[in-house]
Amino acid sequence: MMDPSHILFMAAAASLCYGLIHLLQFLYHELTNPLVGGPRNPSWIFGNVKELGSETGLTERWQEEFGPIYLFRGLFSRRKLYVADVKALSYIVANDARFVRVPVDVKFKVGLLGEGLLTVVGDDHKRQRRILNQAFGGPQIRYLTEIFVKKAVQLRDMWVAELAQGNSVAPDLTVDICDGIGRMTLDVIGEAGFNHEFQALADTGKPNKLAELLTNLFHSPEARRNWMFLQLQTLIPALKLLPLPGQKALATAHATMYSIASQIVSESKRALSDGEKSFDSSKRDLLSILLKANMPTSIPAHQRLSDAELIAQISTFVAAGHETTSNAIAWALHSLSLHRATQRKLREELSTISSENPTMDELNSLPYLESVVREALRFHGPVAFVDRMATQDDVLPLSRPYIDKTGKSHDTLPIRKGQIVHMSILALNHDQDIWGPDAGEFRPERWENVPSGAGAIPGMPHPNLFSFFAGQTNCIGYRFALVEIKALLFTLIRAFEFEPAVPSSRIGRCGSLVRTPMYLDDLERGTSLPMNMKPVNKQE
Ligand code: HEM
Repeated sequence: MMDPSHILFMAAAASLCYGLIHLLQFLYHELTNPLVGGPRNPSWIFGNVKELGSETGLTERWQEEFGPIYLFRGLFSRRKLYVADVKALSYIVANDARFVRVPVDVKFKVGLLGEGLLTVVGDDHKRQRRILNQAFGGPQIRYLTEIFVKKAVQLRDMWVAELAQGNSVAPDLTVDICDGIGRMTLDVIGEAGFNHEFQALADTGKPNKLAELLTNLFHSPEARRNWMFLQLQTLIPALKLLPLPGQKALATAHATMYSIASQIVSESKRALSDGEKSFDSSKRDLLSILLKANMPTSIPAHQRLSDAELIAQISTFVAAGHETTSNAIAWALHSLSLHRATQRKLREELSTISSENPTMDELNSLPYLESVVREALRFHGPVAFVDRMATQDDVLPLSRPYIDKTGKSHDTLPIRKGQIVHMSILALNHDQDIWGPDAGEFRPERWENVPSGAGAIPGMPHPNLFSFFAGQTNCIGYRFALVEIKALLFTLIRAFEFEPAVPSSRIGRCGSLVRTPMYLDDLERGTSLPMNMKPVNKQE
């Protein structure tokens, strides 16, 4: 039998060799890295992550300094390749089997959402996407428009009632619009997504369990710190033994979403198996369509979604479809409040529809509304970036050459297996070489004559809009989001005149993945966008 001290010695030697190999690999990659630029690494553990979460417009400023391709650091100083070059981005999107979701991010999201469309990869992703596509098609969205409009009217009426309680001489109302809009989009995703009444708008003023939980997780003053610790724990599972901040918020969010979702799925399945008695066959919410598409009579057994996968889609819809859309709407209203002539022009167009309850086709028939929505999505890019990891050594083609450390110019950039690429949606949306010198201005009219360079952007649903990403993992909910945003702008802009309540220099895009409006001089407040509103018919 082997001496235990011998075994220990061999284990220690093996760990040392393993560590040494990684250190040598790290040093080799550092020394042979051809890229020159990139920000300073302020912390070996946190890399540039802390400053990225708290400084608005940082990656854009780095891009001005280092160009559209540079390296920065993730957790544990992991090298991330920032890419905002249109040719490189098109290549990555077109080769999505070679550029996959980053495993550590996937693991982290699975802990919150389960194995839904946002977290599965490879064949499972293809299988889930094939079934889910049936729920997100045009005919369903046409039907769901009724819900978007109904909820928009409920929010409008709530603000009208608040105005009526105010002073009739100066009938202005200052509202933090993020709260109402967030409640509206949560109600929409509940009813349109899975026929569930969250009652978030009806309970305005009262805390809403799920809304509060999502706020704690994503937008509370502690959220940024918590997310960083949670990611560290995903990278080093042994850290889960320590009571680091954020664990409790994540566990509560997961448990709450799971219990709501599993109840909804089992009720809907029961109704479906009871036949016509209790299952309304005209039901068109996303889950009902999904359940019908997933029935044994509709699909071969090996392609069906398991119960766990069905439950995971519900938290996925909430996570992917609530914050993104509410921020897109809040930012659109922010820009409209700063551009009063644009707001008036939009209102004029909206008033050409006589009904208060427009259909999807009516909303889609309004060209200026279309331009305003596209411009808001371009200008604010509610999802700021998408990360992917190279599964093999590769060579990225570039539209603009880069100069290496020795001063040589290159049209392509070799990258190694395992390299994380950070695709900046926001930077591409603001690229002056593509959009012209006024790329940094909110100007919906640009969509009447899109610059030819924008045609090279791999976007959805228009080739030139990267905000919903592109390729096989593009946003499945883009139709849903576009019509929901239009329905809310239609209803609110017809009813209210919006003016900024604080100087625009105090409001900035903060957060990491989904950039939300916050006071730059008071980040502790979390997501916040105060706005002065007055009824349109009382305009001077
Ligand atoms: C303005 C609103 C929205 C924006 C800007 C947006 C943006 C995006 C982006 C950039 C992605 C790619 C993420 C990645 O792969 O890492 C994505 C994926 C996704 N989005 Fe959206 N989204 C929006 C609204 C919605 C809505 C309303 C829903 C659902 C009701 C939704 C559901 C999803 C899902 C399920 C995925 C994963 C798709 C897949 O992997 O096949 N999104 N979205």
